[in-house]
Amino acid sequence: MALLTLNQINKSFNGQNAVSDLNLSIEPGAFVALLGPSGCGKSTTLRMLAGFEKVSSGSIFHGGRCLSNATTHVAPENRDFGMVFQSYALWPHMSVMENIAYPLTIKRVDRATKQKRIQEALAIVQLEPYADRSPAELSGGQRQRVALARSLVTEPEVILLDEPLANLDRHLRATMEETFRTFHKRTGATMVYVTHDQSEAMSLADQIAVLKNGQLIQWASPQSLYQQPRTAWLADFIGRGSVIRMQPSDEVQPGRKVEQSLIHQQLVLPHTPSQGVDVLIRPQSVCLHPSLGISAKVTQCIYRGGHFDVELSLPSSQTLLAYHDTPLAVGETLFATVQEGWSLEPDHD
Ligand SMILES: Nc1ncnc2c1ncn2[C@@H]1O[C@H](COP(=O)(O)OP(=O)(O)OP(=O)(O)O)[C@@H](O)[C@H]1O
Repeated sequence: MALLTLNQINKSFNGQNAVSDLNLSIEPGAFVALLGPSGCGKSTTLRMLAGFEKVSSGSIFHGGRCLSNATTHVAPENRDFGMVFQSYALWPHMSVMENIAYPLTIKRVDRATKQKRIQEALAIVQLEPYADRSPAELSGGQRQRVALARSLVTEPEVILLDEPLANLDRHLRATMEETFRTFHKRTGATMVYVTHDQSEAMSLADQIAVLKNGQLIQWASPQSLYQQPRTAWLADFIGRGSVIRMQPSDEVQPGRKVEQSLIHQQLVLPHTPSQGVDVLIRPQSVCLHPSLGISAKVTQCIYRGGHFDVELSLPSSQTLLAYHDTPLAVGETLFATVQEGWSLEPDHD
């Protein structure tokens, strides 16, 4: 098992940069998500990893093997990576078993090995009873499981997945996420998974690369992205919360946790500093009390199933989002304490 590295990758189409100066180092056996809004360069990155696109500059290595650089371009079929697409890309005239067998047929693998690998792959995706059906006789989720099984029969070290759940309904997506988790555990393969759905990325991946306009904004674990996002854009993309402006000080600097006492000192003031550091406060950090903390007026209260979203107006005229178990009246004044905040870098674009 080998490290997969992207070094200073650039890709442009007609003079326009789709991916800029991308560096990633993917550990063997990791489950990595490439996440970002439409057009941010996720699929282009995956296609360069697969070998469907050449790099404009930079290099891609799998262990010591160079797959792409200015002078080298290993063809997709010689990279020995598995691929799973949104569209399943199954052969309609072949049975489930024949579809799964196809990569082994191409590689002229002997009959006994072929049978063994097909049976193992069918078992991993729990499709043994469907081996003789045609793709037309399967549900969307079952078709995607066939595509998964087909991606692993050649025992690749790396499997690339491009929005594999995009065509499935919400309920099926949750079931399929479980299939991916089991699949990853059983195969131990390195998985690189493209999605624009942050909750899918957070629940599946152990490392996430968030891209925006072709640039890597942050490369971190799901927990770090949620608790310590670099910028306000990322904080908003990854979860819910409020961004408040605070005066900069030794303790309030981008990339640092902000303590409760500092937040309170500033939020009780009647003015927002016009210039300063943006601080993220997740709703879970806000507690509401009848008499303790910063005075806060309820401006909105919406039921979200299990909790209420409460929007509060503070003395500084800034807005804070909190969660609460019971409904609160709009116009009611109560008190808030904020356990901690996270100071953000300015968004540059
Ligand atoms: N073959 C191509 N020719 C010209 N421009 C392209 C080509 N492929 C991608 N692009 C452009 O590169 C940028 C990144 O595209 P890419 O498909 O990688 O984004 P994405 O993040 O995967 O988006 P989506 O989630 O919508 O699939 C976009 O502006 C897109 O229009």
